[in-house]
Amino acid sequence: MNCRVKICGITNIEDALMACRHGADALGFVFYEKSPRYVTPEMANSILAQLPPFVTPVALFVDADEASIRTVINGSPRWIIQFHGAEIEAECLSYQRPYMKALRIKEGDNVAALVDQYPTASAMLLDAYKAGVPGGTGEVFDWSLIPKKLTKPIVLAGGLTPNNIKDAIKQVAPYAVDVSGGVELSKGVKSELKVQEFISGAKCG
Ligand SMILES: O=C(O)c1ccccc1N[C@@H]1O[C@H](COP(=O)(O)O)[C@@H](O)[C@H]1O
Repeated sequence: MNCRVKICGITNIEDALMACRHGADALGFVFYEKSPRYVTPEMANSILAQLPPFVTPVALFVDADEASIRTVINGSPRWIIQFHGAEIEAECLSYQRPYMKALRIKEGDNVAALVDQYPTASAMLLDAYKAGVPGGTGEVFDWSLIPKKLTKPIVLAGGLTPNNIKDAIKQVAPYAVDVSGGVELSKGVKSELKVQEFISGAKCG
């Protein structure tokens, strides 16, 4: 199975090009100012302009206002959006870009019903729930909470690393996987070895 890989939390051109060289399908840029991986719209659009073709740039927002989102996505038609807050479907749809909606999963959630609230999403990203932190927590959730059949392609996230990626794909069989902290040397700085091991584990596992 060819599992796609998104490397999230890109903050500089060196890491962006390095991830592309190792086969990343998508790169995530965090426009959430409280994140240690925050990048400005100017920096992200400058990196995007230097990316090779066939790599998808993903703009990640957490309950951002419309003007902030438009400032980023007006920089390039290549942007797709990852909504990582409590955005409802009508808001996600209003930007007329392909989008992923993140759900932060915890015990007792009806994942199928939550997914069905976003019929216009290109994919649904499933991440771990941690009170008070919207994402990038490095925590794994209980993958058995994910139903086998869902109405949308699933992007699995939350505490993925080169060590657990093969098990994750075997158990969940997601359309794609998304990693941030699990391939870092320090917050916002990627490790080439971890990126390479993660992508080869995801694609060759
Ligand atoms: O990466 C961040 O700092 C971040 C901040 C706010 C919301 C989401 C964020 N990242 C996303 O979180 C998940 C899991 O990350 P990790 O691999 O557990 O570190 C992933 O989807 C990132 O895109």
